[in-house]
Amino acid sequence: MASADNVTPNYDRIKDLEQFDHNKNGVKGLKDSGMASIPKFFIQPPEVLSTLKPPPQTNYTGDIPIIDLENINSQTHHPEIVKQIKEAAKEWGFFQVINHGIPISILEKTIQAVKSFHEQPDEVKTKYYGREMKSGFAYSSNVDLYNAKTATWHDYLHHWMAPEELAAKLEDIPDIMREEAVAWDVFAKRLAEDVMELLCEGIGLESSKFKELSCSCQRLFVGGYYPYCPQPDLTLGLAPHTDSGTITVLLTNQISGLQIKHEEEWVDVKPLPEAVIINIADLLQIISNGEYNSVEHRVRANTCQEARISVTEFFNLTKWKEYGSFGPLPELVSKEKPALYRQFTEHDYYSNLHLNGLECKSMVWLPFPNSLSTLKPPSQTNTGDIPVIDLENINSEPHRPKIVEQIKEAAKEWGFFQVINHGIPISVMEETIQAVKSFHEQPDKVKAKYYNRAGGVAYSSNIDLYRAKAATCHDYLHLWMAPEERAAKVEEIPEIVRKEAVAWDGFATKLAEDVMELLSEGLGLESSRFKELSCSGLKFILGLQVKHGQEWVDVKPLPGAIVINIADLLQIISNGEYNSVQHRVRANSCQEARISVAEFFGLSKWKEYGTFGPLPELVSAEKPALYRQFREDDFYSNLHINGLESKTMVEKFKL
Ligand SMILES: O=C(O)CCC(=O)C(=O)O
Ligand SMILES: [Fe+2]
Repeated sequence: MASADNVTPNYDRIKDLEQFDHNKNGVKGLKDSGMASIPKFFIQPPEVLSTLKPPPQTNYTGDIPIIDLENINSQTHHPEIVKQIKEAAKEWGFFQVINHGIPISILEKTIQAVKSFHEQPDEVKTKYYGREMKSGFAYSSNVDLYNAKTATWHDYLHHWMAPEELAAKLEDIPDIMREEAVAWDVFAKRLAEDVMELLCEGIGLESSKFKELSCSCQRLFVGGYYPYCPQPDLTLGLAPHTDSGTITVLLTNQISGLQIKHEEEWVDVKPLPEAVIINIADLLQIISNGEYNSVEHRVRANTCQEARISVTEFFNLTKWKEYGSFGPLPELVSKEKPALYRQFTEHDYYSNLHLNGLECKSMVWLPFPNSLSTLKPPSQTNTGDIPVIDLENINSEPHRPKIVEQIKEAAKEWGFFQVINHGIPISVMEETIQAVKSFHEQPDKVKAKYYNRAGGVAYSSNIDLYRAKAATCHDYLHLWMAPEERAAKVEEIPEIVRKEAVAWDGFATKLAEDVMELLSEGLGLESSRFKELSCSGLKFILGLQVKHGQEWVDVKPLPGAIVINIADLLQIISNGEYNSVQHRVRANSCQEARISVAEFFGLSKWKEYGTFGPLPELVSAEKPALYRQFREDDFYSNLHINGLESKTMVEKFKL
């Protein structure tokens, strides 16, 4: 059986992709050539193939909600429709609408027009082939052909309908579908705006709110073509992704293939004659502060001789200039429901869009440092446990000095503390842990590729295997995030943890820098002092999985809290004011793996400073320097010579 090895030594994948692209005939061309087996670059990796098996025969009848809009303007029915839409947008992110006011003839003509475009003679169609929108319109195959790991079995055409500056000129839309595309845009826009009104009402907003924000002002028309695939069990029609705009209106012919992720399972969306599918996209999830959900979906390769056609109209925001930034609406943010996402600008948005080909929630995953998780401090301080510090009011004048005092005490006496209300959403914490777990729980074959003890990305067991006296029961995944010279390239990070690791790094760095400011202030230093020294300039993430089961104090996991500890260099730089404290992990006695994600921060500006040591501000006649100055090579040549060790540096550099 064929397998998805894109690593066969003599296989020149890029060459094959280019050849396919230069043919300009798309996957329809491959199908028309009568080939019995699909080219290698379409073959999905095993972890995807295993999700393509027909589901076991269950009684599962769940399908996405169907909402009848017939009585949308009737006083008696309206509230019920609002309720249904709200539920659907929250729980499923997808729904089908019927009696939507778009004439059946328009649905049919639109599908037929897209089909006709794709089924024109090759020589007519290839004129339009391209990855840029030539004069406002283009036809191509696989929007992310060169970025995605694996190609999928679809072609598409696309053109902007709005705003004016972007939109294709009428004469640039091919004759064969011009009239139909323009008509569809009018109806799809009207339907999207009706639905947006209901969505606003569902969460207590003015019904025109989304429209005012320009949620329907940018519109992209995409006509998808999924020809019969000779090996539908080896590839997909369209890779899993979420839509990145505000809302999407989707029309398909009666050939199935669309699947959405619901409660961790791929659920088929059954084509319903005369219905139109609507889904929530990333920006609406953010603007609604998570009240509505942008849900992952994909299309399976087509098993029917007849082509599957879809017409997707993507809606997005335009009024970036007017608003400056977008984010959760203030009306939806409260003490009980804090902002889950930060405000973002046009630049933030576009620079995060599809970095890695089609992606899931590339926006929702932006590190949003203003978001706050709300946690109550434990009602009683557990005596004998490490301090718990609430960072909620870190920016409030009256509270900050008290927090500084707590952190200072904790860093001095314990070297360890847990922080709550630290600004990292619980969802991000959970997803990060889950991603590391998923990495470790992949099939051995997949994981083994990454096994090594060096490099930007490494998965291994026992970081100090050869140097330690005894091995311990853990495996780890190790990613350099900074400085640039060392950092793993984004595309080198295994996909299964990529966006989570990048997002985690954003949040963890922000938190580390916040805490370093407090620690600086605690010593009477300028609050930016540690940052200036580049204390957060070097960093790597360690995702540990611990496999099995004296005066060591247990750190009780506090849900939603993050553990912070002082490391050796900060003990030295603070001239012993802060303490780097010995710690260890007991072997896990639970069946479930214990997962931890540690981000280690270190200094990077060795060249600039030459040496580091106790800060002069902290050395005086009464408090002489406890440690000597040391250079980069002193530091690295003393690092873990004997396996993991306690206070290698602190001991070596003691005066
Ligand atoms: O073809 C379909 O049914 C879905 C298309 C889609 O999800 C997209 O283009 O974003
Ligand atoms: Fe989509």
